[in-house]
Amino acid sequence: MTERLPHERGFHVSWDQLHRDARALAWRLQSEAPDDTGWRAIVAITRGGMAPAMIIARELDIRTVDTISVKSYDHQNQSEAVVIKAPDMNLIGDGDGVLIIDDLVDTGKTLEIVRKQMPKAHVATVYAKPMGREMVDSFITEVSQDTWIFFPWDLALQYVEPYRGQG
Ligand SMILES: O=P(O)(O)OC[C@H]1O[C@H](OP(=O)(O)OP(=O)(O)O)[C@H](O)[C@@H]1O
Ligand code: HPA
Ligand SMILES: [Mg+2]
Repeated sequence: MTERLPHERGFHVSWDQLHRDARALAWRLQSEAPDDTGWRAIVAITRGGMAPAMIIARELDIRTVDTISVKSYDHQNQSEAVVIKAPDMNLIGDGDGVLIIDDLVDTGKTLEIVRKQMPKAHVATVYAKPMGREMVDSFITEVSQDTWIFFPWDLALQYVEPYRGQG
């Protein structure tokens, strides 16, 4: 395989891009709602799911928003996935009529755990990688498995050297 250019090693998502992609997901989810009353609640997977969940909650006028916290990565290294905080099960039940939102699915390990807790929920992510794609009911953009997605909360604007003159 030919070596990739520096800007091809990751998929860098700006706030603007994330806003547009989360809105596109909301538009899709609106047409996938179970009935005319729409989705009854959102469960955001913290922390990455909170930003898209807020945008989707706004677009679809959903006021009941809870969270589930699953930790599976230490920086870019995957470890055993564990639930640190569960949603209010009196509110969410088996997940019927509920949207579960995350920023992305990679291996699908996080969603495997989450789906077990709320088997009837509709799972949506903004981005998806091939290994985990089967775990989501709706997503917007697929990237290759070897692409690391950098989200705007992990980035900063900074100067870069022009290509000409670099090693
Ligand atoms: O499909 P998987 O291989 O399980 O990976 C996807 C999950 O990994 C990241 O979260 P992370 O656990 O790093 O926590 P964070 O959202 O707090 O950054 C990402 O936000 C997804 O939730
Ligand atoms: O590609 C990724 N980007 C950010 N967080 C992640 N967690 C799993 N995969 C990724
Ligand atoms: Mg996450």
